[in-house]
Amino acid sequence: MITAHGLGKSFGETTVLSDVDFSAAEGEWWGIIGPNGSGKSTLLHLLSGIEKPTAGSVRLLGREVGSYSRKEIARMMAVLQQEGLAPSGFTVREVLEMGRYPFQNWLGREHEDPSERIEAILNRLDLTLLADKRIDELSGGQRQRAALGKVMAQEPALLLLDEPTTYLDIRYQQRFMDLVAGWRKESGITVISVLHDLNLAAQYCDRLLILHNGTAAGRGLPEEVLTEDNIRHIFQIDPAIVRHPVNGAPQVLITAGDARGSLKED
Ligand SMILES: Nc1ncnc2c1ncn2[C@@H]1O[C@H](COP(=O)(O)OP(=O)(O)OP(=O)(O)O)[C@@H](O)[C@H]1O
Repeated sequence: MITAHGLGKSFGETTVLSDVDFSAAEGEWWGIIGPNGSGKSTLLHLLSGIEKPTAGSVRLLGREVGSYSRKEIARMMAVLQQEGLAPSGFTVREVLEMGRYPFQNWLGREHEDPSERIEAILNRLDLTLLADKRIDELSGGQRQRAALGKVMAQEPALLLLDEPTTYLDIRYQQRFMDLVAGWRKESGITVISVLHDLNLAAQYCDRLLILHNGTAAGRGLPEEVLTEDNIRHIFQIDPAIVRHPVNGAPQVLITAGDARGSLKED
């Protein structure tokens, strides 16, 4: 689906990503993890074509990502950011309709009437009762659900998520991730998500890529990547790694009062 080879990015003299190889096959869910400043968002921006690499290349369905027009890309790929929607005067329904932009002609019309599709998404995301509310009247959790609705309306083959659960409480984190998981199961979309929460990443992603100082420090199944050695070395903590009692996913625990060293290097 998407392949990056020898990817690098520098801002002026500073190199923030170097020599990253990455490939996501159709239908896979990848998690990109790593400490603050390790280059996760930069990698996602390069994969989405929002930023251009200073080394290497990204190919989407066999073609250089930069060779597609924005509208062509939007028919294949959707990006959902940490706070997916800024507060605005648009209603939830209007925001979902905006997701249909890649399928509209220059008059803003589609071949097929999308209203049934939009109603189905509103219903699925429990947004029907909020459909006519303005985005700035919603809570953070509701707003993130509307943002998910917008990318669902876009019907991409590839979904990129940049820390989508950061501002959500634990219930809404689970709900959001379950909605993405259900959507993937049903439609076979490929998902690449930057996640800070290692335990969410371990439970939802098939594969993880861990970045450290702008390089790929490991990749593979969650249990191959979330090892004590990796976590100790890359995050500079002494973790306890346990198995989730229900699904066996590795879960990373911290121990209060165990922090090492200073944060001066930040
Ligand atoms: N536009 C920019 N100009 C200069 N430096 C940048 C720019 N964007 C990112 N950087 C730098 O690149 C490095 C990696 O940033 P990036 O946001 O990709 O990291 P991250 O792993 O997503 O971090 P976090 O977990 O804190 O969100 C950081 O040191 C950041 O300061």
